[in-house]
Amino acid sequence: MIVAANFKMNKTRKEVEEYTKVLDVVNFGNVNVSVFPPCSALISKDYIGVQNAYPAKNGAYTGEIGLEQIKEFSINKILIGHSERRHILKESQKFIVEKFEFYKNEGFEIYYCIGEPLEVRKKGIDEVIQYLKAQLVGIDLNYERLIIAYEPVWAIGTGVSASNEEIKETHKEIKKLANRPLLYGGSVKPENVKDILSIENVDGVLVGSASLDVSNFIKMIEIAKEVQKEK
Ligand SMILES: O=C[C@H](O)COP(=O)(O)O
Repeated sequence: MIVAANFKMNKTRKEVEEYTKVLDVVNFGNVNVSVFPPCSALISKDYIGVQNAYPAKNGAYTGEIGLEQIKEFSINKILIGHSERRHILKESQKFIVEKFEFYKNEGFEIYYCIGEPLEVRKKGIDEVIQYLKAQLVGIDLNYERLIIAYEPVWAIGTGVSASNEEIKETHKEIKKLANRPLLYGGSVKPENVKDILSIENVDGVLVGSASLDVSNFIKMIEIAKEVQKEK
């Protein structure tokens, strides 16, 4: 079971340090925990990853960080393909694949995000799967350190997660495309995490807003520990 926190563009270095101080005394048990702070607040810890990075060791890429900056913190996990980078920052599938290949070749654990917008969801599951398939083009689905996160765009940050039925049906189809650990993301919170984690083919959650409060995040880890025992 995986429980991951994506802070997005939230928290200062001081706040991340305070957060991890609290998190460090928690027994994660059999839960695999990851935390993705902004790049200005990276720290050297096993569970810390980067939200984004340029596919190069270093170079003339203004505003970016690359392998050299990440390695300074001994970090070896990365989020790639998040919908906010696809839609707001206009990252193409081609560029996403470049990042994937580069960090795969460096042996990183890759949290690879896919998810459809509302207009696609409204057309039904077949359209959703076609859309998600296109987001997997060029990705080595046999990479052993690949974790996929299904995050419907319309459920991200809205407070309304996909229904349990929608998650169940979509995860079943994604698993047919890629037999990798599969997380759900989109308005996950302590109140709904037990139900979501209990769904077949859900191997964990990627949490945004509700992870910003460390006590909420710890609650979700504790719930995941319980669900893991029952599953
Ligand atoms: O990476 C996390 C997702 O975008 C989910 O964000 P959210 O939990 O705020 O909906």
